[in-house]
Amino acid sequence: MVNVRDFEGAAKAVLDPVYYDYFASGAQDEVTVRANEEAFRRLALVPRVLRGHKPPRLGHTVLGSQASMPIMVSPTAFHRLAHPEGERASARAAAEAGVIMIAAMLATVAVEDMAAEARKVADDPALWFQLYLQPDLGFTEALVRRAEAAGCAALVVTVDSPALGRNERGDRNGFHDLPPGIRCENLREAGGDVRSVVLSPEISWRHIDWLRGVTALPIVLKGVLHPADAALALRHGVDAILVSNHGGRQLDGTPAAVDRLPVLADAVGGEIPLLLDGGIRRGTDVVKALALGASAAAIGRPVLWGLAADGEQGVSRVLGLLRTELLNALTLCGCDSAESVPRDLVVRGAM
Ligand SMILES: Cc1cc2nc3c(=O)[nH]c(=O)nc-3n(C[C@H](O)[C@H](O)[C@H](O)COP(=O)(O)O)c2cc1C
Ligand SMILES: CC(C)CC(=O)C(=O)O
Repeated sequence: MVNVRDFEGAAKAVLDPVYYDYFASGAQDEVTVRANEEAFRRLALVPRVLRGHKPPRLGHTVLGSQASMPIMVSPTAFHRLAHPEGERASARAAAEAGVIMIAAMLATVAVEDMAAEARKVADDPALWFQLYLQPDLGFTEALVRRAEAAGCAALVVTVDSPALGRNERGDRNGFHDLPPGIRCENLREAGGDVRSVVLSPEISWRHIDWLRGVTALPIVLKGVLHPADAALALRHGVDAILVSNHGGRQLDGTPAAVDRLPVLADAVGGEIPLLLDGGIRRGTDVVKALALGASAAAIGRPVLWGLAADGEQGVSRVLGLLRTELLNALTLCGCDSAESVPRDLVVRGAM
């Protein structure tokens, strides 16, 4: 297996088709799922030559978390559907690789256990925690306290989910519950049932203000696509934005995430970092995201492909492949670091 695509094929070969569909699918016609990947193909790289640089430096720091490269692990639910070890294996692989991992609130391994696994392989692993703000603020605050106590270094609030997207593959497969023996371990006080999670349209900026008041952790908003919301995020003291359409799983028909970077970069004017996820499958995709204003790019499905194919080793391989590709791409582009990828490296090109 020589690239991320190969891991998708390997994952498909071993996964229960119902779970494969859960991981691979998006909302409705999956227009946005495809758009995320296709958008990268429409962006072309214009390399600089004869720069005389040393090999590019990949290390970077986001919101105080140090990472060995600007590739992060996006939060994805239910890793134990991919591999019996689930998030234990992915947390170790991410920590070993020195990348920031965002633990999903709907993980099938508790955040405390993920942190403990990560600490087995790294002294200071960078673990962040993703949150769906619950109308029950007491419940939400208890989760925040658990994430803090586990050593999570930032809270990633998913704001693109005032309702669940309509997943038709899931409907066809009748996939609505976790199988016996697997539950959402961060929700165990509520029984661990995914159906206890409330995705509510009543969640608003007031809740962000409330969260700002109950935690000192940096707050990242995940799922912002509109520049007016990015401006509001600044006003509400948000520390970073993860530009994302949830991998095309929420509102189908949203634009490719990477295509929103320029307008969002203008909206925040460098005041807070932008992160990006959706469709990253190659090192060159990461370079394009960095050039367009992202501080780091994150991967969702590729981690699940690696995990399904070969547990911890599979995730390590996926991260390792992307690292090698990123290094190669930056070198070929004439860049000396991942932190200084110029905007003019990317043009819209027919491909
Ligand atoms: C199977 C699966 C489960 C996901 N679960 C969550 C989740 O629980 N919370 C969340 O904020 N995003 C979730 N996401 C969205 C990812 O964080 C991310 O935005 C998306 O996967 C990025 O696109 P990519 O898969 O093309 O890399 C999920 C995505 C997938 C594929
Ligand atoms: C059960 C869902 C809310 C988890 C999720 O975010 C997803 O599957 O994309």
